[in-house]
Amino acid sequence: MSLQSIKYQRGSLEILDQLLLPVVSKYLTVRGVEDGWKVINKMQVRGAPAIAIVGCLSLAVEIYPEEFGSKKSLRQEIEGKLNYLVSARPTAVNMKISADELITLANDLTKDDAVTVAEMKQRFLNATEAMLEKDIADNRAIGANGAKAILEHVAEATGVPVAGPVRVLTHCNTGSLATAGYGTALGVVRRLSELSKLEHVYCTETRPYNQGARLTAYELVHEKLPATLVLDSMVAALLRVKNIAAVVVGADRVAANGDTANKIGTYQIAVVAKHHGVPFYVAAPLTSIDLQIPSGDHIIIEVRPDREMTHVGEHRIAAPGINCWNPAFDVTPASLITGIITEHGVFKPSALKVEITKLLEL
Ligand SMILES: CSC[C@@H](O)[C@@H](O)C(=O)COP(=O)(O)O
Repeated sequence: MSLQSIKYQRGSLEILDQLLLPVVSKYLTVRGVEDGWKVINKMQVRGAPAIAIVGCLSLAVEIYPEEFGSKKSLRQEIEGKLNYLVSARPTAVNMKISADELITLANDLTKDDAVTVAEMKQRFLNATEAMLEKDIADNRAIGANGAKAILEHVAEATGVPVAGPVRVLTHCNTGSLATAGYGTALGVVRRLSELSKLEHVYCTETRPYNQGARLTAYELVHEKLPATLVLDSMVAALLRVKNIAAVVVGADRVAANGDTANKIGTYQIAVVAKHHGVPFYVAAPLTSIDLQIPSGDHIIIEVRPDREMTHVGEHRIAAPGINCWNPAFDVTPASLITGIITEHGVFKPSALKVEITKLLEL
């Protein structure tokens, strides 16, 4: 059974505390929006899709037992608390997109005289709960689209009709722990394995907070996938000697031109992949694509506390007194990205805006 980062039933929400993994598996109860904000901000839950789902469900569990005297007061509660949740972490766009959708729903229901306050609450709960299943379905589609694209690329590049098993590299954690389940970039890896086309997956340690070593490695071992951990500084050497067919990473926010913010270190891997002629894919659901911003220059990059660099767990590894710079994400320019793998297909960055706009209009 796959790892489960979010456990939800109406009125009750628990998250697997990702700061304690892989040593301790402990679920934390999220009782409402304050708890939701804190677990997101402290990175006890992390990964762009999981952040949005936990944020919205934290409001669902808070609202569930409450009585509202009017639709206006329910709407105000929804809008105010969702906007507050967006402020927990700035870079990933998923929480903002989900908040905007739910606020639009609340506004529409408020205006509809045929809808009672009880029905409005019910419809809001239904919409937040639907995020869980939709995310898993989207991730399965991303996995299938990405695996197909990688195998077709290999077949074309090597001149064979059908590609054999491939070796891939991934960065950060994009699996069950970062989503409602299955994963985005790790979903692609999972799908390659389901097709018996995964020879090996390499995952980076992903400094400074080691999501790769702690979380991705944990998931890969749990799923019994053929996997090897490398340090972030080993990627150039790895691509030189290990015949890597593709790099596949996740995304926290993809701008309209395809520039992509993802975990710090992604950009340098893309540069190295370009140098070695290795295709570089970004796996991102539509909920990670921000057509409101023209390029990555407009993405706010979260800067995290020094302690995440200077310590591993409770153990200090950096010289006391040294200054630190700890951006949690970087932006990979679209020119380094071979394709953006979505649940609706794989798009070249240059075609992303047109294709996604068409999809959203359907
Ligand atoms: C499917 S999650 C994609 C990204 O959110 C992931 O790669 C990542 O960068 C996570 O960053 P984090 O800081 O751990 O929340």
